[in-house]
Amino acid sequence: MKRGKKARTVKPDNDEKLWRRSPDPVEVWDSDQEWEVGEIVDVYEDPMDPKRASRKYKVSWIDWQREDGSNTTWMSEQECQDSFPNILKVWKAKYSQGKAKLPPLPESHQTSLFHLDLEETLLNIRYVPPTTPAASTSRKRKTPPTRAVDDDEDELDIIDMAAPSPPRATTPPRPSIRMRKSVRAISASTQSSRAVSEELPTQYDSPSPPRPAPPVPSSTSSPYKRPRIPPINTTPARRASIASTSTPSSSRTLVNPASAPSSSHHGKGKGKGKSKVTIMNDWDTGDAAFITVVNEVDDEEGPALPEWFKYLEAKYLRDDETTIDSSFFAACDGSTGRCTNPDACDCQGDSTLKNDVGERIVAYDRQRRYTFPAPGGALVIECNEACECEPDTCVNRVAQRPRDVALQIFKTADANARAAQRGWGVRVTERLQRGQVIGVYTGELIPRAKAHRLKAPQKHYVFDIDFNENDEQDDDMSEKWSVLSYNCGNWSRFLNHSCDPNVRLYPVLFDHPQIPKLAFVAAKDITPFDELVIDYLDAAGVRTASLKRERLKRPKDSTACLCGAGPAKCRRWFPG
Ligand SMILES: C[S@@+](CC[C@H](N)C(=O)[O-])C[C@H]1O[C@@H](n2cnc3c(N)ncnc32)[C@H](O)[C@@H]1O
Repeated sequence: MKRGKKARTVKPDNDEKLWRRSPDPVEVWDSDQEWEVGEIVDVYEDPMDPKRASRKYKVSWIDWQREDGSNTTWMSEQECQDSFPNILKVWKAKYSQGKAKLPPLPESHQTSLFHLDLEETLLNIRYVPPTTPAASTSRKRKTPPTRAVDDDEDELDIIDMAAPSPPRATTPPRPSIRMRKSVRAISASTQSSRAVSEELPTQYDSPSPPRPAPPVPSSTSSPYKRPRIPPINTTPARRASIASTSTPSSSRTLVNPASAPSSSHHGKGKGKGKSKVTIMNDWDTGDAAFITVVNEVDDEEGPALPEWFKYLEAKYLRDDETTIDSSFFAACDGSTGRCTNPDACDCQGDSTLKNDVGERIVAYDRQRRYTFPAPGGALVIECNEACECEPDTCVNRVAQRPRDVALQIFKTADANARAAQRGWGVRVTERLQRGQVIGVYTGELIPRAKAHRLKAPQKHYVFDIDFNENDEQDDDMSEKWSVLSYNCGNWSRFLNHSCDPNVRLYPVLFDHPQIPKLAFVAAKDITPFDELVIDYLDAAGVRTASLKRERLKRPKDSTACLCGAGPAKCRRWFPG
């Protein structure tokens, strides 16, 4: 079966993309113009890449910004080296000493920080007031240089290289760098620029309050040309098909082969975890419901995350393709009410979802609750950006909506001290009804073969995503994919295993014609402060009807289960 038969032109207006805060315009840079570089604010690298060729730096620009107020772009190491080697050198020196700090949040995030402040009463969160970019910028321009770094090739004035001070009543100075040197223009496809921008959203790309006019590139007196955004990889998306929409849950495997839970990836003791305020700030996307971090057990500040961890609420970080031609999506014409009928809604033409008595059904009821089609795990095909149905009212758009369930990342603890070895987990602060969709699993989309070679701790954070692919003409999906949430991802990387889960997963297509997201759904009614737990075995497809047989089937490289489901339910192990 082919998808894409009903392709049509997508509306240019991105307003219908529910999960996207603002459209990223195609960015084209005039290679003759110059902009002033601000600073390196972040770094990303693939730890499986020993030569660090994948390393990218997030750079802020002083006199350039997008219409939405964001002013950062990602650049490869080579581009940074070619353009501003001294800034790079200084960053590396600071980074290696662990001194490089992220700059204060943009103004747009003060609203959510106010939210944090309110939470403080309830959760005993220490609130750190941010400085505003505007204040920092004006300060930066006025502050005289305190230290200069000489370089034969570049003229570099470091006005203030001190790392941001601890929070205090007055605004601390930020690093400020002004350089005078031309940068060679770096070519890259504008399509890939867009993709990079979409795939690495962070708080620093968040929109600030609107400004009256879009940025006008400064005159040639500006010290820097602004290079184009580098691509991650420019391999174009190719047409492929979903040969079968039947995806038994058994085909989704949690790759978690490890020995007993170790503290290495949980982080134990003071100082190993990230500050919870840092995490809550970094993880506040503005679109999705708030995430808080709570530790009522010990003095660990927050869960241990790689320094470079990127929060991705609803996107995979793909390095295999940068654009998705939406003409490959099958689309519906949006006739009133048709999306509730799988036989009438064109996007659902390939769907095999059925209820217990064999009737074709839409995955969701009118309250947007998942209906648990039989057999469990069948692929859900939601309406997409090429459809003409109304995004706000269409019942076949659920997993693609911004997450509206507030979540808490918390340190687990039980009467049994060993159970605390489960590390951090996820819980809700509100009541959930069975069928309520919570969110989707995100991270780096990597080839299956690569995922299976991973060692701890990365291997503890991998899901395989599978669906059947039988169309011989389509060779580009012969590759199997996994999602690694160690370096980037969202709250779901903290979901623990239970032999008696209250959350299940199902694969759902909505933003890519072939590669599904895995959506988490409440499998039963869940009360506030219940931990959300999934069955890793359920995903691994080794379940049998008999608990006794499952206990006997324990693989060599499995982990002793501490889920606490009780002797009648606990298998005593899970894959890992
Ligand atoms: C995907 S991580 C879950 C998040 C993890 N608790 C953390 O703090 O980062 C999976 C790891 O959590 C621990 N874990 C999850 N569920 C467990 C359980 N039922 N019993 C023992 N350890 C568990 C194991 O160490 C496992 O490798």
